[in-house]
Amino acid sequence: MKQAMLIVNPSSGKELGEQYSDHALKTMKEMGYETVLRLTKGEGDAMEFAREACEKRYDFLAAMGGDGTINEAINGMAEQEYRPLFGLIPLGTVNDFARALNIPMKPEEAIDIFKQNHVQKTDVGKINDRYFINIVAVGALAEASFSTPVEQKSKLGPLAYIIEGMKKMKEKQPFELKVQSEHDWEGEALLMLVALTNSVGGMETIAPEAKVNDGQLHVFIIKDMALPKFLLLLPKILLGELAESEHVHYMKVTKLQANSTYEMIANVDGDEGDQLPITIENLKQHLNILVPVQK
Ligand SMILES: Nc1ncnc2c1ncn2[C@@H]1O[C@H](COP(=O)(O)OP(=O)(O)OP(=O)(O)O)[C@@H](O)[C@H]1O
Repeated sequence: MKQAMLIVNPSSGKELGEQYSDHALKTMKEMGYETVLRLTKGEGDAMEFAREACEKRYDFLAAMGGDGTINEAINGMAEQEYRPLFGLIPLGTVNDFARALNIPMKPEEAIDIFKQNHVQKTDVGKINDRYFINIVAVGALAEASFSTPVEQKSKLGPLAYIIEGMKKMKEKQPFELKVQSEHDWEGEALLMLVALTNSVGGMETIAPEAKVNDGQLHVFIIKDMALPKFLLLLPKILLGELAESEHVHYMKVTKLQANSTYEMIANVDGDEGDQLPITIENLKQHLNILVPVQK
């Protein structure tokens, strides 16, 4: 019999996890998997369980939870040589990764998708020695969000709270940025966003061109400018026109190195990451993920 693991964060999304795990276990059984259920108790558990699923060479790993849980499961898998087929069941408030993969927001429907057995090869981002699935942001705004309470972060999502910060910002804080990649860039910036997928902070307009398997990092460098002009970029984001602004340097690259003479700390999928310099890389089509058949 094929072996599988189901990771559930029972605290995610109004504590619905345990309610849906029966349906998930039943579905996985019907698909021919003998499944072990692992419930997370706190930070790091989902990563540890995912690593175990790789080490034991399970055929399939499913993770149920918010972006935090899914991100941990991917971090646990990404560094392993053997990576099982992956399925995700969104339970959070934002669920960027599920959105980018067209996975339904309703947990029962996301579970039913497994039965279609339709595999999408999906990119994973690597920043220094950890992995990300959505976005890296560098700038005073991105750093300001570290002090945002967790509850508010989960309500707003990674990009939306950067935008909240933008609205509140009274003084702009440019920093000197040097990016080395297939195309180099050097100058004074307000914010750098490196997006992997088109769904960032629950919005699908920031990087409309980004595909989950294109192997590209979609880089937006928001140049230093007067504050009113900066705020005018907001509607551009909503219209999917950020890349076209004269105040934005946009590039698609596979790998980059970013450095600054300032002590800048990267925001990685909404959490505090490493201080610059950072190396970011797109691991093209690194994971096999079950997604809906495109109609
Ligand atoms: N049993 C548990 N009880 C409380 N917290 C847990 C438990 N298991 C994991 N966690 C914590 O839950 C957090 C991840 O939550 P996750 O993002 O999956 O759900 P969420 O916060 O409901 O989702 P979203 O942020 O999208 O609303 C991690 O920080 C992890 O440490």
